[in-house]
Amino acid sequence: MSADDIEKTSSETVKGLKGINAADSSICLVNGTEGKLLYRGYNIDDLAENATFEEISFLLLKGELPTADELTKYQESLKQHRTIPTELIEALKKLPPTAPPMALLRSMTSLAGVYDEDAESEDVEKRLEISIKLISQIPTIVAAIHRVRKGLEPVAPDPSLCHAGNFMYMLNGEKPSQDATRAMDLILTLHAEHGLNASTFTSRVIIATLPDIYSAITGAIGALKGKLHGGANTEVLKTLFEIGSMENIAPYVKKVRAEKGKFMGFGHAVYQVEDPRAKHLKELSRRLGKETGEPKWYEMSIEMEKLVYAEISRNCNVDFYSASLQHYMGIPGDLFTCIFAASRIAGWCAHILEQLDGNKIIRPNANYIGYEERPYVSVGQR
Ligand SMILES: CC(=O)SCCNC(=O)CCNC(=O)[C@H](O)C(C)(C)COP(=O)(O)OP(=O)(O)OC[C@H]1O[C@@H](n2cnc3c(N)ncnc32)[C@H](O)[C@@H]1OP(=O)(O)O
Ligand SMILES: O=C([O-])CC(=O)C(=O)O
Repeated sequence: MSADDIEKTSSETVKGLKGINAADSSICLVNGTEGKLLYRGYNIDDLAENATFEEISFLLLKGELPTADELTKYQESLKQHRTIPTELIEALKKLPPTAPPMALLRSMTSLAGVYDEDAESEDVEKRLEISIKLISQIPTIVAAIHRVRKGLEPVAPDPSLCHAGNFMYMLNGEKPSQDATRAMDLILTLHAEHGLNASTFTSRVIIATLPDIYSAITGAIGALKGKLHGGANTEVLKTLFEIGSMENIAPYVKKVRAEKGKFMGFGHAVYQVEDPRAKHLKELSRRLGKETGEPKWYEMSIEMEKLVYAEISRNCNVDFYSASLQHYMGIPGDLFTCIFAASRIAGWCAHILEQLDGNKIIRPNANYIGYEERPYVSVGQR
């Protein structure tokens, strides 16, 4: 190492690694200045309008949209994997029902790895199959968490339903309407992938040490749980409930500002303009607010968006309108981040497979700012 290299590695710390390229990736483009998001080259607006989660999860994993024949086979394989081992349900029933759903999901995903006899396989095809299995089974686990904590039996998957429809069915025990299925499909499509966000980066760091896919996904779920990342959607609904009515929004915004607090669902590490996913969630929230006869939460969100922007010049992100929308869909607030995970599993798996192809361990430096070398002092002399 030359003197120049030592200088470079020891003097410059980029907090949060912001703006640093940590991988080459062909999965997703997040253009923060134009507010553009592409999955494998396809614009999120086109995908939101036209594609299903089955199509886009195939696209993320394999690089191309499926042909009709490929899509049928893929849908079939998602269906075949939907049922989770009964041991998982038994274990879930023994966990405290009051635990945060994301903590339960993290634990259940880790346990699912213990029951998968292929988990340790290093075969490329097997790893792809595990990814498809996880995309299929995370919704089953989330639905089981939702029901078991309410004292209800989990609902077995229905092979006559599509991925999103079956997810709604397993959550509620009733076959969903086409509109409800489409709403869930849109949520799954919009949250599926977003470059090297904190949870995806976590999954890549973990898989790069060559453990097993379940370890990497378990870690990613832990990172998504945080309220600066996926956990923000749960916080947004809490905020709306805490504010309660339109006239309380302005005082709330002033109070958060005065206390130097954070507005949940606002700001973004990459987007300097509007998050391109937000408008789709906003429009659906508007529609459902009207249809449910409870437009208040949507209307409050609109007002909040305006006032927060005026205060901090930050747009809302994907988590903001997902809160009122999922509330209208009858999903409890503390389950929102689990729904996010049931979608992001596709992006995590795509990144894990990409990382494994030409893997290098991820090991940055810390810029050491501690003591110079000093002599050890024995315990009696300290
Ligand atoms: C799916 C997702 O993960 S989307 C993000 C979900 N997270 C949230 O909604 C939580 C609220 N938002 C935030 O905390 C931030 O905007 C983040 C974590 C998303 C991005 O953070 P950064 O990359 O540091 O953003 P940025 O450089 O714009 O922030 C600089 C400063 O702007 C201000 N700022 C940014 N966002 C906000 C916000 N939502 N509320 C109040 N102030 C904010 C803060 O002063 C921040 O500095 P600090 O983090 O030291 O307090
Ligand atoms: O990209 C990020 O930092 C956060 C985000 O929007 C996501 O993960 O969807």
